[in-house]
Amino acid sequence: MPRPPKKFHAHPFAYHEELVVDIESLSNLGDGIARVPVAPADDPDGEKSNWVLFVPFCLPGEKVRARVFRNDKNHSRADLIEVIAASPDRSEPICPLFGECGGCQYQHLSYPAQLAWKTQQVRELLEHMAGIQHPVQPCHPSPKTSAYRSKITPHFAKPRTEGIGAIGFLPNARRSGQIDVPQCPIAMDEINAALPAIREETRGRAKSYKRGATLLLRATEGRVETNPNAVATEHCGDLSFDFLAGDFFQNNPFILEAFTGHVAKEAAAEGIRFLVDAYCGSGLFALTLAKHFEKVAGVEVSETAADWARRNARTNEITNATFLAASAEAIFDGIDFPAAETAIVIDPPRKGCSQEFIDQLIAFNPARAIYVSCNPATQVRDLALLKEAGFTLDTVQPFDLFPHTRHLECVMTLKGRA
Ligand SMILES: C[S@@+](CC[C@H](N)C(=O)[O-])C[C@H]1O[C@@H](n2cnc3c(N)ncnc32)[C@H](O)[C@@H]1O
Repeated sequence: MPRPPKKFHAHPFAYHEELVVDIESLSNLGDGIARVPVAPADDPDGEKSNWVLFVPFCLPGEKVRARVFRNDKNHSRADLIEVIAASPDRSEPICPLFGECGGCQYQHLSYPAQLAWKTQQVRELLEHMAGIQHPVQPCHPSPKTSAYRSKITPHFAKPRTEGIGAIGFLPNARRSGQIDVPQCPIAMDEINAALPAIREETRGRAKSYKRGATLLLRATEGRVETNPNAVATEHCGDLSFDFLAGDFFQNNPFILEAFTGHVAKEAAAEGIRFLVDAYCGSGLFALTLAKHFEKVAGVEVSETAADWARRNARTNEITNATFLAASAEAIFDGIDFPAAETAIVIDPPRKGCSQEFIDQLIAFNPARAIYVSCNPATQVRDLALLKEAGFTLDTVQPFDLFPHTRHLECVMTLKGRA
């Protein structure tokens, strides 16, 4: 056995101890979870209890050989050495960098199994984080599972004397560094076509970089934009959206119509005449849903995004939508929509809503709240607060905006207090 690192905890496994384990499920980060009976540290003959072992790149139902490299307080981590009995859901990764690159976690899992797992993940989060047992609709698939991402942001470290090193993404299971990514199969074809020249050109300018940097490749109208301040365009149904290439826009254009269509169906119930789009970006939900409502009001903290939302309303000849550049809480001050006839779409960044926003939402008490999120953990946290205040949970519909990755988008519909 090699000598363990200085800070290695010796319980319950030795450094580089090899174990044969059965994988029971997946963690939220996409690692396989096994449970191994172990005796207490201070009583080797004592009663054994199950100890969690995380092993990456293996699937529920598989028997694997794994080599332990770390024991934490209540779990251990191991590298995958060998899959002894493979799951029928195992599939061939679409990228040669799978396992090394931190971008994708599920390329070894068949697409139907990825969808089933994401559905189950939302169900489990609801139950474990908020004690809510609630049906979850099957995760809506992406029409494309490769060449779907309209934006990538490869980065590189400070150039050394010999020039720029790897240009790519965070390595798997690491918090810093990058592995070299010459092609990315989940990115749109035009991005992969442009990537070699952009990488070469960047390397040619190595001397102009005093530190590391992040590149932008945004596919728009068949070309690739690298300037974050240039205008990019995306389409959803018969509407078009302009926005700054470096600003937020949903990264999977192929699923957008189904995604916004679902939010429209959930928001536009009988008797609902008004819509508020909180965290509206360049107006995706406000404008695709506007035809179902008498009036729509959007709020967005980024002045440039709010300005693009106004311009997008004009370009698409939508006259019943107004946009406020402010923090989302501000929408409740000026709004004159009767709450009983109002639906509110909430699509915050990963950290979820502020307590102030939640308090004001509870006080406003809209007829319906459609909560869209790319981070189900903060979404469930906020949902628990709304439920406690008397809102009721209606449909829960995950969408797979990010095939082959652990990321997942979820739309939860709530009804206000009666
Ligand atoms: C997940 S994006 C959603 C944008 C839009 N709904 C869409 O689908 O394109 C979140 C948006 O919230 C904005 N944002 C972040 N914090 C905010 C706040 N406190 N108030 C209002 N908007 C905020 C961001 O600028 C970003 O445009």
